[in-house]
Amino acid sequence: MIRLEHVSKVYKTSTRPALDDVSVEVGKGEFVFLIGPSGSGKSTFLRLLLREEVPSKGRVYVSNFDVARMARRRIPRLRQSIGCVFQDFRLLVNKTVAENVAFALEVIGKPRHTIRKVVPEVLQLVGLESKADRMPHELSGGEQQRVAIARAFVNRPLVLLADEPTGNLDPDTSQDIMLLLERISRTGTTILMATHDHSIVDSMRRRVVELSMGRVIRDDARGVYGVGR
Ligand SMILES: Nc1ncnc2c1ncn2[C@@H]1O[C@H](COP(=O)(O)OP(=O)(O)OP(=O)(O)O)[C@@H](O)[C@H]1O
Repeated sequence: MIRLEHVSKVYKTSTRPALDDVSVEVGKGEFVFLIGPSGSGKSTFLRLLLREEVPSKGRVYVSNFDVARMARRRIPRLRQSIGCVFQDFRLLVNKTVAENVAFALEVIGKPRHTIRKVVPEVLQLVGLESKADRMPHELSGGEQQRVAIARAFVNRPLVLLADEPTGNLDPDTSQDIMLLLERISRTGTTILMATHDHSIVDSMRRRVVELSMGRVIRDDARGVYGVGR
């Protein structure tokens, strides 16, 4: 589903590579943690998958997309097959919960009858059907992140990228969010989650890809945050 082949990325303003000869393959429905200290290249990795950046060397594939080489006009199609969740939720503050989710479908031209059907379904999946008409500021952080996940998932993307999705949440709320992501992963969606959260990585025992100075220094099938810790 995701394949990086000998990918290096050197930003114009920098001398050392943000990614340095990275090769990683992630299968359909896999759940993978991307870990490493600040500046190790996690965000660059995610940005390459979305074609927000292009590699200096190597190939990037997401599903059938040859991401780095494909024509610009195909980028919207690529991005429609990738859902994104961020640490700061990024909800539209002047829209209700249901409108936030619906908006993701409106912008890609889904018909109104489809939107009316699938928005309540996905709100139920994330446990927020009773809050459909609330505004984001009326929700807790955990609930806001659930809305963001509903919005990212409503179009049934092949891949879900989560960049520190629990970074602003307390440990219990974070565990709830992880259970939700696990449920989404069981539907066959591939999930790649960048995180600094040791306890979550340790409790989930999923595949861990660790970056250090732009290189993959570990790829464990059922890893913990720190080896031997
Ligand atoms: N747009 C940019 N221009 C120049 N250098 C960049 C750019 N984005 C990132 N870098 C550099 O590339 C390296 C990797 O950064 P990246 O943001 O991918 O790391 P990260 O692991 O996501 O860090 P964090 O956990 O802090 O988000 C860093 O040295 C960073 O300074």
